[in-house]
Amino acid sequence: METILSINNLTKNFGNLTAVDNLSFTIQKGNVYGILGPNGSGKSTTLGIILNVVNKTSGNFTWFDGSTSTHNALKKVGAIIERPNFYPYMTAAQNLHLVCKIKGVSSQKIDEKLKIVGLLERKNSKFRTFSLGMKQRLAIASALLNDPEILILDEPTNGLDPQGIHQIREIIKVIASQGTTILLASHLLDEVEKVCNHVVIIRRGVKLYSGPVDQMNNSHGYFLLQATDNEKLKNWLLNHQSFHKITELNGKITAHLNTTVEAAHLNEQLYTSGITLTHLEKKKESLEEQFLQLTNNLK
Ligand SMILES: Nc1ncnc2c1ncn2[C@@H]1O[C@H](COP(=O)(O)OP(=O)(O)OP(=O)(O)O)[C@@H](O)[C@H]1O
Repeated sequence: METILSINNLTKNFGNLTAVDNLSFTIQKGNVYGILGPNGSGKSTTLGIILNVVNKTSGNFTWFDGSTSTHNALKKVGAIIERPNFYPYMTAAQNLHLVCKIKGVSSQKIDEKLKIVGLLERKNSKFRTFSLGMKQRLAIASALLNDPEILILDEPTNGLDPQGIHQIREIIKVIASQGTTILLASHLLDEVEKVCNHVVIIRRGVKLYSGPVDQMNNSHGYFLLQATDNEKLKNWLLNHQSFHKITELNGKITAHLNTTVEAAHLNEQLYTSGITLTHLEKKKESLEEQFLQLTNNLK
């Protein structure tokens, strides 16, 4: 597998605040990565460091195989980390011509890139007539002009209406299907679930999880229980290694699982131990509940 970016023990302090805390992860070619975390978790700072616009405090990162300087490597990177900003009185095409001149790339691909983002028909419209969604799509076209190996987007759907959000997500999927690696920062779990296949979850700069999106929900779930003798039931659960968190509310006991336990098996075990259940329900947290637990309660 080809490595696009390696981040190793990256740390960024702003005075006493550690915005990025010993962060490590790797980006492999052809995947769509999400950096997911609540506001202020260090996503933009991380992107700023790898794009050479924010200085790191310690740690390191290497682009591609590490043999080129960051300056040269960034010529193969397309990034949108700020609100799209073009000349308002110039058309979409004129703005992109200017970008080509500044970047020193051919302007032959302007139409092709405008087509990808659905703006070819509007190429001769002035930028100031564009909706926010169209402006964001033009920014994506602009970032694609040099055929980058990787496209980096910071909160690409922020401030857009549902239709605009859908369009951007579909465009990202099309770009990814054509072989471009994607790294996007988002505070939206559903965005990452819909668009990405890999995720790095961070909170206060610390990595909480990294891996495939479809393996994020690795919870074994929990039981909701009630017995004729709840005290006896609680004691039994506390002495059992399959459970790690036991709470009681309104006569119902919640017992979180460390491992897979079937309801019928638990019922049988409890019955053999002289505990008669009046309620037995097996549940699993949704991905959203797990994400909130991970980002709110843990450190
Ligand atoms: N230039 C700066 N000076 C001081 N503190 C900063 C600076 N830039 C970021 N921070 C702080 O670093 C932390 C991480 O901010 P960052 O913008 O990277 O988070 P984020 O996850 O991208 O959040 P958001 O989605 O709100 O942009 C925050 O507490 C923020 O206030």
